[in-house]
Amino acid sequence: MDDEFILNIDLDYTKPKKKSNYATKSVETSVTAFSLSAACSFFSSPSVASPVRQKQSRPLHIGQGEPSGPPRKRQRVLSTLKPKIPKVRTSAISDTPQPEASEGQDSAQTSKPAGHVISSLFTSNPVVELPPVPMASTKIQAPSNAPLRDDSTFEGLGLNPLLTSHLRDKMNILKPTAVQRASLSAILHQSQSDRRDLFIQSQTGSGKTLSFLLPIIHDLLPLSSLSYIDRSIGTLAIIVAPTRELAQQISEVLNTLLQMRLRESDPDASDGDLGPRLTRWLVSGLLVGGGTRTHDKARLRKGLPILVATPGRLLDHLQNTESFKVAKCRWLVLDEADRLMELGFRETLDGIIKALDGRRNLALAAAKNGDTFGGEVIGGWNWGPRRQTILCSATIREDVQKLAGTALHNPLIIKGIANESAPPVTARAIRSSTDNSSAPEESIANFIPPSQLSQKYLVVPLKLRLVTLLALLRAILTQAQRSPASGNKIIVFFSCTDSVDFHWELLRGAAMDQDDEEESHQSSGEDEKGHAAPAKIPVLARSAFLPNTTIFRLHGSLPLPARQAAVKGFSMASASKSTKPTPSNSKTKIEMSIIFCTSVASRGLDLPLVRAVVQYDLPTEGGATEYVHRVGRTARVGKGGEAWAFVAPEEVEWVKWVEGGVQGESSTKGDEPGESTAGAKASAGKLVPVDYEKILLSGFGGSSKGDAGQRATDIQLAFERWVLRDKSHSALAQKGFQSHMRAYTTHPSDEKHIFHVRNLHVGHLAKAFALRDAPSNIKSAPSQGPSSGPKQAAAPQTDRMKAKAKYLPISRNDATGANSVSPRPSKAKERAKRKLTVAERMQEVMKAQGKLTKKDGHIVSGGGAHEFQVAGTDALERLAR
Ligand SMILES: Nc1ncnc2c1ncn2[C@@H]1O[C@H](COP(=O)(O)OP(=O)(O)OP(=O)(O)O)[C@@H](O)[C@H]1O
Repeated sequence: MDDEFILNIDLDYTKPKKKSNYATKSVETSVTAFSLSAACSFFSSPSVASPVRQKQSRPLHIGQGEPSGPPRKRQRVLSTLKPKIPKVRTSAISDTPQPEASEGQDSAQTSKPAGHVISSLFTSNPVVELPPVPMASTKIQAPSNAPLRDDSTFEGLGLNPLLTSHLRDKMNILKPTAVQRASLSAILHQSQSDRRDLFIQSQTGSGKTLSFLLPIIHDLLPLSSLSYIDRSIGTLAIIVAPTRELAQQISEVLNTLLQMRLRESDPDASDGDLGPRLTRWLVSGLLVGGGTRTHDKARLRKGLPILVATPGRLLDHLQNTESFKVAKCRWLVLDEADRLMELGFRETLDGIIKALDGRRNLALAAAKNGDTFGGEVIGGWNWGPRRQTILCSATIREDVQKLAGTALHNPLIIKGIANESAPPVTARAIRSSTDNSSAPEESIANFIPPSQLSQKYLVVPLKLRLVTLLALLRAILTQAQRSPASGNKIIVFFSCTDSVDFHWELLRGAAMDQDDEEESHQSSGEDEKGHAAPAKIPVLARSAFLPNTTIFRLHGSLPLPARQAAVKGFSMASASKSTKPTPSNSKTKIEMSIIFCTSVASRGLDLPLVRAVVQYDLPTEGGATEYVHRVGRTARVGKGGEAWAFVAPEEVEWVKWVEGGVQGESSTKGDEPGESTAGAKASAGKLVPVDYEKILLSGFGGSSKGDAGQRATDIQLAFERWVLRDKSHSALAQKGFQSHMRAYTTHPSDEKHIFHVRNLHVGHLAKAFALRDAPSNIKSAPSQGPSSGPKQAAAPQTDRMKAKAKYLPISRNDATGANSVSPRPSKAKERAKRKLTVAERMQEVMKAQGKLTKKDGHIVSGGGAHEFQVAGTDALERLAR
């Protein structure tokens, strides 16, 4: 036995009371102590190498249609995957050689505080059998969202020459994508009297933004030749986006377009002669929450012909700002309409449409009174063309259809078809507001990821999540150093803001060899060159575990300047060479960037050079659609990319479930030469399993898998020491853990058979937050959980049950009014819940946990109300009201 090996101790709460009901022979061991065989080498066990585990009669099969029904108890085994413990080792984890830090040397272990659990990473984990990988799913297919390679051109589609030359010369955009071809064909050739509204649906990264911006500018540009046109005309086009980040991004693209030359050279004229000069009155403005209203008002008074806004702030100005002139508005775009609905903006959008109609009717009536021209031109303005509305949405769910019914008149549906032999215009009528026939849902393509995207998943035991995440990031970063052209950025999705903050602070602060007082990176908010961070709250950090890499964080609880700084910093980071030679290698390295974020970054954000998207937490809302949006942050406009999903052994059914959600008709996919359409369909949306042990090896290196296991253990201990070092660190970890658990409970009822908090081993999950506390010892915030309410009807029996009970859905006992832990939501309640929007579910969960309290007659969020944030506490408060 190796002297340095510590005992692996699982306390009672991790010990099943009954034998597993799906193992013939339980090999579960409540380990109080065991001897480590010298031959017991991590990863090298044949049972690990083999895809088939003979010991288990019912191992967890992936993607083989696990029977639904009550969640089964986990099978846990005393894993043979234990690290061999070298006596002295030099860490290869950071570029700087680190002194040994092994479990045996862990000082915290010798004076283990009461309630602390130091368990090995590699014991008592469920065994997972990965399914064989079909060849077709590993084959990278032709891109489905790339610019077209046929003879389509912007000129050929009739786009204004000033715009086409600007796209070509200044933006390097030479050919349209399929959705751009379809929308330009549909809009540019409409007569003024026959302006149809549009419903645009297309893959992520297929250039939807230009598909609505180009027609708008094309339409407004000719007004420049009218002598009386200037900014005082007011706002002629409004683009509504669900988040501030997305609004800002659209505004930036718009600004780039509006910087085009306003005079074209006349090819027929003699050299040097130019065409007529247009005035530069077409300017754009951005209205989002977080900015000051007074500043907005001053800009509106000057006139903003094209406006990008978030819904709340836009409605606010429509209702309260007199100088906001919108009577002549000709375009309204509702981008990411399904997201707008999910965030509860239905009433706000209705209000916006009503306000626009009302102001137009008032102005028209006033103009008619003083009419001197007759006909459609009244008061010098052509009131004939009606306002045209464009609605972009990935899906056409019931709520989006209802919105389309109110907002769109006689709409055309535009789909980006990657198949180049498809007709140039793919526009079909869908129901109008006056047409009561049901919408042909099948006419809307399934929302599938780009075909060139490589989708992978890892089934990772809960305890190993944190170290596997780090290993994966390191592995991707190493790849990126070899092939920087494929991108130098990684996006990592977490379920809640507290989890983002914890992981960001952990990587920022922890290091392998750290004195108690020492912080790896101080909270100065400065980058390594000493530049002050643009926001007071730091959003960028460096980590001792990820050399040459800047880590950003982004979530809805950060103030607007910090959010903007994070998006900007991450987007701007180019694949430039680091000026700092690394100690272990004199060669210069590519600078890398990672962003830790919530779903706030999942929709519409176009961040260049993203080579990988990692879903550390699977989406708690939006199901397969949200999954496709998230993975769509990479593999944009024909480029490659990879997507990784972390799946817990208890959640393996998710893989089949999400594949089913994204597959459907893949008729939009381009086939590779020689590959049948059926083959392409079969592999559409397929996720390929990858063994997490391989990731540990490639991420942590070493000469054997045993070395990698040891490094994983060392790193886990370093993380745990960081958490123990300071109360504020423990608080961050505990808050992250608790918020994660609560976010987990917000999975909708039709996902509960996959994601139910009852299935989770909370002790193992706590380890993934580097916590040594037994879960029952983790302090809840004062107002949280059923324990803060009246006496529970059914008191949990064990520590483990108590720990889980904190996060189980709460049901109201009608007779007594007492809160009780509901072991399983009633069918009626499940059915009722199925109809709830995510906003309602979030609110419900938060209410149940006492997070919303009454203040001044309003329900407001308590201290932790921001933790599910996708849109900021103000959004939740608005929802709650
Ligand atoms: N025709 C084109 N040729 C080359 N690049 C293009 C073209 N059109 C757009 N792009 C670029 O493609 C990127 C993605 O565009 P955009 O953000 O509009 O995609 P999207 O379809 O809206 O994606 P998402 O659904 O994720 O919001 C942008 O960087 C844009 O500049």
